[in-house]
Amino acid sequence: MDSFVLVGDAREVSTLTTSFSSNASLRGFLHGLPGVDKVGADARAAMLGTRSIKTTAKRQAIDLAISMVDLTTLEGADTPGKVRAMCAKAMHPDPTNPDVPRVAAVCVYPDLVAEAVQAVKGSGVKVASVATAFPSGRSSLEVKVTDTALAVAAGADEVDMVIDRGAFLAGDYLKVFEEIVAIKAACGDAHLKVILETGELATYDNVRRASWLAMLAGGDFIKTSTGKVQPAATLPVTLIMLEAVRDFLATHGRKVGVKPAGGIRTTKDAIKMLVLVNETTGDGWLDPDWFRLGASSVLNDLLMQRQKQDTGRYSGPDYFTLD
Ligand SMILES: O=C[C@H](O)COP(=O)(O)O
Repeated sequence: MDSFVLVGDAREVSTLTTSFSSNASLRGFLHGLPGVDKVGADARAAMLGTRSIKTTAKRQAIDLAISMVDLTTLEGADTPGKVRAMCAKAMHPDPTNPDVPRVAAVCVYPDLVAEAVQAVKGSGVKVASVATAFPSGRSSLEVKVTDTALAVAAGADEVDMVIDRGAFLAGDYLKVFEEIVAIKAACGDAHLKVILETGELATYDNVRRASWLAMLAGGDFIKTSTGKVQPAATLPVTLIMLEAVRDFLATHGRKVGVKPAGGIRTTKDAIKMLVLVNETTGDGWLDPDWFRLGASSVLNDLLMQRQKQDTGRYSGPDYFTLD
């Protein structure tokens, strides 16, 4: 079927219950979602990936992309000093130019949350913590809830949890659902981003099912990837997730954000994502409250391309060829 007439179909499935007492009923709901037209999704994402934007809109798009970045370091070798340096950059991406907007958030491992909270205090930059035995998600629910609660107690504004991909792929949807519900409860006021790790989900249908599962269980955001698995934030997968949040709002009346993460390296990559958002959900999602770019290095290229827009001088590679 054509995945771009999903809204009407999703309204039909929304008449099913959304409080699931058994794995069979949840499975029935998820497998009742319309199948993704893989060829159509790939073609549409590819087409939108070549879409031009006006020269006059480039600078605005770069600033919007900067304001949507979750500036991330998730390395075993992370130190308090590295996190402080990243936070300084998050608050003032270009210290010589106060016109450059701050990023949306920094994203760190739980043990570095307190350091980040202290570093960004009063700046408006949020602190996101990965949790739930990131990146594999292989641990007990008790450990995952404790991991989450400790991150929140340390001051995390946002929690990026991973789903149990093994349980999902084995068809144990209720286990994944109940785990998300429990982590959401442990978050308190912190926003919950649910990482699907789409590179391990095998099919686009599974990406759509996991998106709906995460939204039905209470996720505030759905996020593509940990950044540790390839492929990560591809355009087709992000498209499918954008369709899911669009249709979930239409059928369930709750708005959920989207965060592609992993492998977004250039300004061109970032702008393609913004075009995808504009053409799929409309500009209601073109806001850091509803769309984020999880990335460790794209900010550098956004700053270089911004400088090029402003001064015409920049000796680095010209990634920004959209026109
Ligand atoms: O959530 C963000 C990712 O971990 C960062 O991935 P990246 O290093 O490919 O930008």
